[in-house]
Amino acid sequence: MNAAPHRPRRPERPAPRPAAPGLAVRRAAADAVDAVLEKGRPLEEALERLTRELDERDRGLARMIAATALRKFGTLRALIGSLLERGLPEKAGRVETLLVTGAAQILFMDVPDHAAVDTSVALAAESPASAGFKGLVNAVLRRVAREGKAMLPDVADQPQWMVDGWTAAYGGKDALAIAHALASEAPLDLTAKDDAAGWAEKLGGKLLSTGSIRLVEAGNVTALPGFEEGAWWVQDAAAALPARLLHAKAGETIADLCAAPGGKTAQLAATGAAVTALDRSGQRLKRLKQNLARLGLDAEIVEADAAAWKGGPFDGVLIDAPCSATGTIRRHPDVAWTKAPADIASLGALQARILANAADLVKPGGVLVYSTCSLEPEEGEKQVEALLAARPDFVRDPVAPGECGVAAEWINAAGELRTLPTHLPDADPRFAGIDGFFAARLRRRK
Ligand SMILES: C[S@@+](CC[C@H](N)C(=O)[O-])C[C@H]1O[C@@H](n2cnc3c(N)ncnc32)[C@H](O)[C@@H]1O
Repeated sequence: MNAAPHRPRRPERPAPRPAAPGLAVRRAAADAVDAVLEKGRPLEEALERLTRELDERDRGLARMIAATALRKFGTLRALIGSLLERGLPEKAGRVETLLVTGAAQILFMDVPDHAAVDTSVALAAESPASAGFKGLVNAVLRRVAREGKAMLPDVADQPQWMVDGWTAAYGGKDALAIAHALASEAPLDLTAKDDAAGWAEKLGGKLLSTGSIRLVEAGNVTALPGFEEGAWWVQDAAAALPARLLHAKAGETIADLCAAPGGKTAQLAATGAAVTALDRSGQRLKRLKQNLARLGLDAEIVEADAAAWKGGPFDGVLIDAPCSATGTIRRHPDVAWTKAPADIASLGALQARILANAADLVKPGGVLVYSTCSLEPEEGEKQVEALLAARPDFVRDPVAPGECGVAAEWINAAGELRTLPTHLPDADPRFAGIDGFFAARLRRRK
């Protein structure tokens, strides 16, 4: 029998080092932040793509890290700048993102500091551009962990051009307060189909003056009582006001011109009015249909351009116009970084075209509500001024304090609704605030 030929043994490779626990979650969060900041992608869309392989708990953690980093981005970037005497070289790759996401976890989230530091260092090591900065990432984040929130600078978290716009519209003091309020996490608001007081009690929530139900730390929304049976839907308390201002009722015809995904359509349909829900996006109308089906509500659905569509005339028309959405930055912190001044101008032009067409759809004596979830007067007050100047057959129908639970301070001198994220204060900050919304109610002369 031949002996097996002798082969020299291969030198043993060191076993690969196990990946730091939680690395994939942090990688997804940092990638999502980069997608927002560098490619202008919406955060939800980026997270959807980047967290597909993660389990539900890790998906939630990745979302929380990315959203916190973006919500506190101005403060965190200023903090990191102050800790780096010479700044970061252009070719440092994603080191700034790793420092911001790492510091967000250390300062604003309930995760162990060492996990935030170790995973940030491991992520730096992953790419040649940032590998040389591992030591710096480690040193900066350890210092952040040691010194804590005391070292945070008092600056706005949003881009300067936005803060300048709010300063011009609301004054410097209020602009900074708005910027700070937008950097806080928003509570969860619900609109009940009926019996809001009963549902507030069942859900352990707070019934607001406007009729919305407010919850904090509600967890998985779809697991809450009443979701399956379609008793309520998620809608910020300010977002629920424009539809309420129409005071729609059974026997009336209402057109909801920018309707998807249908929060306001649901409110209008729940009054018993005959509702036409129109939107340009077929994809978003699919979601509207699903939402109405869950709620057991009905509307005629039209896919069309609200700036050109002909129909009606209607007793009431609601325009919840496409806008920069700067009033919703608490809920969508990416908006601060994906919008630019040019967007305000182009959205303003679209809003003017939609308003001009919508005015023709209102019956004489009928009502037109124009709303946006924007803090920019160019998308609110100025649009209405321009329409009224062009259409003497329309007049403002002012909102009265107390109407629909609206506080006097939410109404401007012209009688229009102008909510700010600093409104609706609460001793418990988790319950405070409201989205920034604008709504004007106009009436067509008979
Ligand atoms: C602020 S969202 C509407 C939110 C909705 N009203 C709600 O409460 O759930 C604006 C909507 O306007 C739609 N939109 C944008 N341009 C449009 C146009 N020219 N005609 C009709 N809809 C348009 C978008 O597809 C988007 O669904």
